Amino acid sequence: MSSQVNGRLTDPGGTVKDREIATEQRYVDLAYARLEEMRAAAQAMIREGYRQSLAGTKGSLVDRDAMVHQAALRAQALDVADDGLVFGRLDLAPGEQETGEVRYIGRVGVRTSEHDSLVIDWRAPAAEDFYRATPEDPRGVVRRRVLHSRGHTVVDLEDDLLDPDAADGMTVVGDGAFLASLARTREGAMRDIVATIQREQDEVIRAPADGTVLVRGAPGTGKTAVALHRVAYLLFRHRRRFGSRGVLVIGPNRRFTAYIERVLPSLGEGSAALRSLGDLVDGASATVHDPPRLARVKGADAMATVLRRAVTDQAPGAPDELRVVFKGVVVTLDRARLDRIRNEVHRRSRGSVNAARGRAAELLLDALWRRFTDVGGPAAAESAESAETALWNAILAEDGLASLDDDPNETRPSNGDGPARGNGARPGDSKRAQFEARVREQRTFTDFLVAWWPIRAPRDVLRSLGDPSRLRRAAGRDLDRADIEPLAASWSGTATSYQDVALLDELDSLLGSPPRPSRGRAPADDDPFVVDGVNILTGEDVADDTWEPEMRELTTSIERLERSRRVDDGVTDERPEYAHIVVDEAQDLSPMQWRMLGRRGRHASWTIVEDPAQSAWEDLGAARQAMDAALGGARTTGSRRRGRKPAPGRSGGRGGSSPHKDTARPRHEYELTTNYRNSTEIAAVSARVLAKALPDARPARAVRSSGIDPIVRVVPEPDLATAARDAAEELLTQVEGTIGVIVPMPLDEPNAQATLFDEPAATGTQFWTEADRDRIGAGLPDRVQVLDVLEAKGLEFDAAVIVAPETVAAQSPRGLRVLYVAVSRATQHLTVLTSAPDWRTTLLPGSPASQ
Ligand SMILES: Nc1ncnc2c1ncn2[C@@H]1O[C@H](COP(=O)(O)OP(=O)(O)OP(=O)(O)O)[C@@H](O)[C@H]1O
Repeated sequence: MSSQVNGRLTDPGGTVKDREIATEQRYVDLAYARLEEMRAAAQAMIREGYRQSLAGTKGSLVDRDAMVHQAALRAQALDVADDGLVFGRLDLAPGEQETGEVRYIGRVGVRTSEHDSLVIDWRAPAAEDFYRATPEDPRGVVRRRVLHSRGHTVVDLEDDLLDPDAADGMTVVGDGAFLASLARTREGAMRDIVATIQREQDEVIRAPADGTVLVRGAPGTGKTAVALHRVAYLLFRHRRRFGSRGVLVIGPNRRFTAYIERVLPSLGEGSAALRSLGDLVDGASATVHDPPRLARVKGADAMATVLRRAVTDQAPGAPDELRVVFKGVVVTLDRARLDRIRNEVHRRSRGSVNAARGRAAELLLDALWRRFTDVGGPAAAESAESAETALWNAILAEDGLASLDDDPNETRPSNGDGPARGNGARPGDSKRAQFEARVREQRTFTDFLVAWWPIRAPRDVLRSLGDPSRLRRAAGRDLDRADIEPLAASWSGTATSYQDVALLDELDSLLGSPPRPSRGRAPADDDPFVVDGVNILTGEDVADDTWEPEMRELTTSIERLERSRRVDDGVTDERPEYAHIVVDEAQDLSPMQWRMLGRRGRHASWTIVEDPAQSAWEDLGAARQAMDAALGGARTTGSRRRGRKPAPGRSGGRGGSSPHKDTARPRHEYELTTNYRNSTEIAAVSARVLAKALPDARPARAVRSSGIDPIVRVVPEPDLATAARDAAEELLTQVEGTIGVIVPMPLDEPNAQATLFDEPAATGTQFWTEADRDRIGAGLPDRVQVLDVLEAKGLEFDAAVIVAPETVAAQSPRGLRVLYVAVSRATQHLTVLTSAPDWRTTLLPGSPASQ
């Protein structure tokens, strides 16, 4: 092991802090040297794995794969730890021992070659005290030290003296580096907070792995950061369980997932799936947000009933009549009969609609046979047959040949009850079996079946609801008549909204996969449902070896279309299920979105992160019920009150929660109370918006003053976009990091007002279009982002410009809460541009209404 010291030299005359930094640097160098050896060992193990594969036996290949996989994971984790490997030190009280233990905490665990601990992984139990110890409850810790590093170099230190009585000559240094770090420049991507996780946050991160952890907190309290660190913790402590079955992290939109995507890799965890609500369903990608009213209608759970009706309605383009000919007798099923059969198929097959095509074929054959017997078909067929036989016998007799034999199996038809299944004729129903066998073979029948009971893709069904009359049928009494036209219009276009994605998933679960071929199915030659090498019940290619490729061209075009559509639509037969699901910004999920998530976590444990005060969703009660259903009926089992003391009679102890004994799936609730994002000056403005939106809600406590006062400018309405651009340009000279210009939701349609507002808005009726947005941002550097209020969820910027708060507030019944989200995005500078002078006094009381 190398013991070379690379750190900065200590000036004997330097400050106490310099000397302390130099001491820590020596230790950090030691840890890096050992890390280097561990990385070399991991690389050697990867090479060894490949070497073993040369042995070539099956067993060795399996061993190699396992070895290479493990070694690669290890190497990856060690690589990630290279930046800021050691960030903490704990000095424990001496206790029984003569000298107190010293523990170093870091991104990964590092041991000497003799297995002595050099650095403890931050997720290990021995690191818990680093985050939990406080002066009131020091947990044996005398001094906690945070090391701030740049690369391998320690640049600063900060100490907390937790137990002064035990300090006994210990040096304590620090000048608020933690608070200073909160004011750091934001570069557009969230960073990990592993060195500065606070106690209340740590309790969430290390909360029990089972059931549900529900985290609430105001903007900037670290909910997202905490949820992501919890994923890293769960994967570290329960690797087998969560690593193999997977962890899903869900964010509100694509901008947000891009913003947080670096946090887990920086913690050495690249295995969690990170998706936005618009990208969760394979093959369906959201491009737009619905206006609030449409979003509310699409997201309500009544939509599940509407979609169920939609998939049981006749498919678009389905034929209205089935005609087959058997022994000269024409048998017809008209629209009314076909409708009854369709309803009966849906009634009997409670599972997937696509898989019911086989049953549809059975019931059609059954109905045809009944029609055949009703119209005297058997007798007519018999006489047609005997006339034909007589004709042939006459011809044969003329040639001196023997007459045709009667079919020895043929008997008179049974009473015709019950459908005949399969081709095997039983005595007593051979007439019927013969009828069915012949009809099945007819192209008119199979083509009808394919068109009448098509294998449908979710997107086709949704698009079909772009027809208002079809939507009206599906709606029954579950939709307001006034919503039919706007809904149909939204589905007749090509855009997919965030709410539509959940509807596509719902449809996918209703439609399901086509029927699967049975293992013992008849060879393709004998199967009447194999048409041109394709099983029309399954869509499966069942050509045998003798099948010539060019013969595929004979497959009906409908079949080819159906099969290709299923692939193009990209909806996979297998919906992935996860062992743990993290839902961020959960307050905005609609019931339909909860149903979509529930299907992916039927056996999962959950971390739910939310702030009801930021909710744009109106019917939180319905969303709660849908959430409970998705979580598998878990009920609240523990609770954490604001502040430090647990409520009397509640379990949970100090700052924590514990599961209720009665329920199978416990829920642990936590509340985060400190705002790490906003300066106190900005937090005061957001608190005023919160008071307007929810008079009873309490804002989080901001801890850092910037000395920079927020600005509210009153601007004539037509000049708002220009003023926004001017403000952004001004801020470019004041901050080094990101600037967010947050505008109202765009409305491109001239009549969008009608779909947007439940009631005429009192103020702020300005339309914001994509063109306005483009105008503000044109030519500005990338660190300026122009985005609408919904896109801004979860993000943060060094400076934010809020445009037209009056319009944001009026755009939906939850507009004030949406505005609350917008004004709590900035860390340093906040500029608000309004054309309504009273908003100036609302946001900055004491200031004149206009300037
Ligand atoms: N313990 C901490 N140490 C340093 N920074 C922290 C800490 N906790 C949170 N932060 C920082 O505070 C900011 C806000 O965190 P985060 O986005 O997780 O808050 P949030 O509660 O999810 O906010 P919102 O509700 O607005 O989405 C982030 O920059 C995060 O890195």
